[in-house]
Amino acid sequence: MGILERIKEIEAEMARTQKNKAVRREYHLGQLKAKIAKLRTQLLEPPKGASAGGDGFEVTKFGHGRVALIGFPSVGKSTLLTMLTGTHSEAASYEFTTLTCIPGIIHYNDTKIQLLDLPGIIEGASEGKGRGRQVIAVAKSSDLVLMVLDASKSEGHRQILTRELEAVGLRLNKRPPQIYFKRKKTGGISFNSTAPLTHIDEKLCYQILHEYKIHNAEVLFREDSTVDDLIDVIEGNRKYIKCVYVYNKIDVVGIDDVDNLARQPNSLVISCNLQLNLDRLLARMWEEMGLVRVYTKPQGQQPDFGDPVVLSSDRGGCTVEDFCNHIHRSLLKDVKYVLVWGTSARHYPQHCGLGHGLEDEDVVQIVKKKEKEEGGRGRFKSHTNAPDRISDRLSQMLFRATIKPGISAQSYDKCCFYPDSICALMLYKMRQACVHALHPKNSAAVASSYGAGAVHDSGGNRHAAPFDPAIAELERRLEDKEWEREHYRILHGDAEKDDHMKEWEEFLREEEDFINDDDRFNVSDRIRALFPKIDLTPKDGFVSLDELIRWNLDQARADQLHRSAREMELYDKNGNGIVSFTTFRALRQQSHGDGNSLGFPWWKEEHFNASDVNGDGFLNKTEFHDFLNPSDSENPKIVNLLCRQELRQRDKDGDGKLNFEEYFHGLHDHIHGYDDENAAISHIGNMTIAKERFSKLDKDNDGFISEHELEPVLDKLHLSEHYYARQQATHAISEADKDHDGRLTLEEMIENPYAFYGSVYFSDDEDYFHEEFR
Ligand SMILES: Nc1nc2c(ncn2[C@@H]2O[C@H](COP(=O)(O)OP(=O)(O)OP(=O)(O)O)[C@@H](O)[C@H]2O)c(=O)[nH]1
Ligand SMILES: [Mg+2]
Repeated sequence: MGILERIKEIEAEMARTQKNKAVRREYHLGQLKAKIAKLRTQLLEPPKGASAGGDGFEVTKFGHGRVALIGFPSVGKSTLLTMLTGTHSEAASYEFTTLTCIPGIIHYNDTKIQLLDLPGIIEGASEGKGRGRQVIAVAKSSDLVLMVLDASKSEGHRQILTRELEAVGLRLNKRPPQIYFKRKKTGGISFNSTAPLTHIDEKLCYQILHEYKIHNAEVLFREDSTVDDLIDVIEGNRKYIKCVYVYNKIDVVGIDDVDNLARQPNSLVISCNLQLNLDRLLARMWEEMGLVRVYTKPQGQQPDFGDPVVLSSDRGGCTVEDFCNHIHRSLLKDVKYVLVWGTSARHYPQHCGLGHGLEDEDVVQIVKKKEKEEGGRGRFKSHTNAPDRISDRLSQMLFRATIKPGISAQSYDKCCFYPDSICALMLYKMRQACVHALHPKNSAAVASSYGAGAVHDSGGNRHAAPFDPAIAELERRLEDKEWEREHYRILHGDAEKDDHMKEWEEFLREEEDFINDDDRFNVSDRIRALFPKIDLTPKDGFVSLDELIRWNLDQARADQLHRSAREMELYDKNGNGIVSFTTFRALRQQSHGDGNSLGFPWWKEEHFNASDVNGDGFLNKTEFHDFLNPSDSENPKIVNLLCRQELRQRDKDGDGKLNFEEYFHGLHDHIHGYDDENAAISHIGNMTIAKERFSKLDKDNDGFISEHELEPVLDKLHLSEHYYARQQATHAISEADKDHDGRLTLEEMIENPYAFYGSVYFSDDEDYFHEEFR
């Protein structure tokens, strides 16, 4: 008796058993199912001596994903291929027009997707009828199946085809059963479950295993599985594949039917003839395939947004390691770490290891290990290129300064890169004394690196303080030089530009030499010297998050004070320690023009007055410091002013308070978006959570949020030094805390210096172009 006949016979027996009410029915059925599964597997094995291929069916895989068109004859598969890919595939009104596999390419979202047109299949395909077996083999090799159905034909077609595909081990839109199964050499059967089982018990499980002649194995059910699930796991050759049911020819059926079909699960209705919904079909295909486009960014250059590396979890995975392997297998051994921007990163850029999971549209820069013996100028510099140095540095600074949360590849493209000359100009603009404050809400940039030269966000006075006071000192000197140069230019015009440029270069060279000088600046020694100054409360040999936050905050405050003092010097011409608004405005306009037109409204008189604690019309040193750093001020007048400004911006109906609508659309995401713990929910803008948070803020329960009620969340709107200090600390710990105990030992810090001296390393990595590795 042939395999097919035996299957038929068992199916008949199953039908009989199904009617039988006996208690043992389930056991018997289970056994029969296992028998059929075994026979079907045999059926799939190629006949002895047959060639592996299949009559022109073997099409080379091409592109980033493969999609197969499966369906009965004459449903419009070839027409669809022609429409989507432009590749001609013969279409005709008679059945079995297509007799082999015809590939076409869809260009979508910078990726190439291979679409395969296949001959129509018929009932019994799984048993070898028509070209069924070959077609199904191609379907198995695909990342997605589009089951094309004729909207005007019977609904039953969908079930028949699904059954055919299931019969050969394809599982459509299902995930693998949660059953752990391992064959053993001895020890009998160990049967366990972590969930209550309602379809299978120990005895039935034994029987099925027995049918497979398995007498030693470990089975652990992690969910309420069925006999079919267990058989799938034992067979182990199932292919779990996504399938979209595409109903074509909706032009020939009534609207009610179309509506009905469109509501079926995993379905989409189209018409090739009228070109209806084809764009939706493409979008759906894209979504289902879950492709992850990763853009490479050579150091110091614009990311290559034209040519992504495309990963997917079905094809080799989406980790950094998979990404490196994709570029070139030999790359992996050279990778030290990578920098990631995009949705998978918690801050920008995030230092990531090989295990980090990448997401669509991430940007990745590979930082390679450096060979010590390489003839560089020091540990950090592998090359110097004097004429380019300044512009390089400036563009890097700008680069770090401009990246913001929520960045997408497109916005990244627009915001980050300008020619060096513009970079330089913008950097100067950024650093100009009073250009500190674009609207404070922009100051939500995430501190990205930690170390020398890390000028941050353009908002507020934000300037990430280096971890190491020695670097901070260099950084201050660098800034002061730049400052002098800028004011020299304002006072004297550009006449002496060249001289100043020389001086500036000289300074940079000195700074570079200092950092590269092993005797003067040995990173390990530096960390050793700083450790006891950070590990203070308690002094226990570990740097905790709180200790690191405190340390960062101290560095940042020192930096802030230095800059305020420098500015004070500028405005306090006669050196009496106070500045009036009139003087401030006059000088400010003289050097920068009318700030208002450039959009810096906060320094207006209102703000100045709020900073004037004692109300004498002048700002002393402390008041002036608060004036420049409002987000960090505790002066109640400033706090109140900031709240008022925030409220004003969102108060659409002008009643001086925020109702829920105004809160939800103007504030909710803003407040919670920067809050790491809440990031996941806030972005969805979940109404219920928003309502809860609204009533929490609405202390007096009057259904509105007033100025005062905004105070508790002001630090989320105007990110303070404390916020950045925490962020830098969290980031550094996540990078260096190798034993994951949440704190750092001296060894951990020494072994991961880039977590603290990031920019020293960043600015000096050798150039790398991913093209070389292709
Ligand atoms: N009314 C209507 N007819 C269509 C549509 N799409 C395709 N057809 C017609 O359906 C017939 C079969 O189309 P094909 O593309 O050859 O179908 P196929 O699925 O490739 O068929 P086989 O290769 O035989 O399996 C042709 O006459 C097409 O013109 C549609 O959206 N509406
Ligand atoms: Mg065809």
